[in-house]
Amino acid sequence: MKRGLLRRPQTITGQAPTPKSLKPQKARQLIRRFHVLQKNKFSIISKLAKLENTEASLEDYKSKVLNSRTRGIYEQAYSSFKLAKSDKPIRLEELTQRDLVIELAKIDAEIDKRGGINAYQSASTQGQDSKRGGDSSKRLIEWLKEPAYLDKLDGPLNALEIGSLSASNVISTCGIFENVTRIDLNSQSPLILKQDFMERPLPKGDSEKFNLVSCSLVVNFVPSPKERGEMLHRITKFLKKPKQGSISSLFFVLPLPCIKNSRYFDEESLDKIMKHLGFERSAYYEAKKVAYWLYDWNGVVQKNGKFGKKELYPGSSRNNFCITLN
Ligand SMILES: C[S@@+](CC[C@H](N)C(=O)[O-])C[C@H]1O[C@@H](n2cnc3c(N)ncnc32)[C@H](O)[C@@H]1O
Repeated sequence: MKRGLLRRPQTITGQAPTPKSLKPQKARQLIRRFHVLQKNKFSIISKLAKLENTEASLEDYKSKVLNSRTRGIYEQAYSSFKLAKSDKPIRLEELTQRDLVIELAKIDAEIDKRGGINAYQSASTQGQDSKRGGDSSKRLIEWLKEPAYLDKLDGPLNALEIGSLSASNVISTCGIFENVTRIDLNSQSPLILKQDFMERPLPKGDSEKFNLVSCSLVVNFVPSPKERGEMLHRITKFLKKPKQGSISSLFFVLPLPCIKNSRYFDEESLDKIMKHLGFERSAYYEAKKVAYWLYDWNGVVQKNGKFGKKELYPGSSRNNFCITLN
């Protein structure tokens, strides 16, 4: 392999082949870079959509934000993009429409050259490898086996795993859940449904809802604070009404810097949002890089709450992670 992150020969599609194995540090670097690219891509699409007086999503942006004049500029910048040896910072301020289109094309080209979402998922799966202490659902099952939960696990229970990378994670193999529905934006197995959770049809009744929703390292992948809040709110619509002797819970995981090193967000901000949505924290664990929560849902989503983006901790070394809710 050439030097630099995933600098591999290209395939006929122009995408780098998915790496089979990455050193842990390379995998983490790749995951981080994907998050940066994804976040900036979303900001640029929003800016371009405003300029074009339209709305656009990650699915339809090319037909919405590119016009007959800028499409050629996009294609030219896309095809001439070359992966640099070190990651280039992405600048978004004071860019003209033309510059924004060029930045968007460069981001799209970089994502493709690095192997697209397959490479991102492959790096995340390797992060899950048990030899590296991965599979966050192990923590969930440890909690569910504690006395407080044990007598609530009778009866057929089902679970929804949002952002599923493997059908053989402990959540699927522990035997607690008779049925596990696994979904992902980009399914890597016939046992995982390719589906955007935000587009998943709402349950028609309790029988289409779940005793447990697992949302591990997914919300940080969602590009904007508003959509992250919407995802958390939407999860409540998929949980069974809580009743005695059974569970209605959310297993939630975020990278630790989201609550420990953000300018706009911390553990308390998350607690406030979760309480508003009816989630009561029943377990919490902080590992070196990741934070895990188990929430029980009380079935009541409060009305009229507003949780915006406010600077809590100034400082240039902090990240911009935030979740908002209206
Ligand atoms: C970092 S991986 C985490 C995977 C795994 N849950 C874990 O804990 O290691 C994030 C996954 O979430 C998926 N994802 C992000 N947004 C999603 C959405 N709206 N609907 C379904 N899957 C989503 C991505 O495709 C990606 O595979």
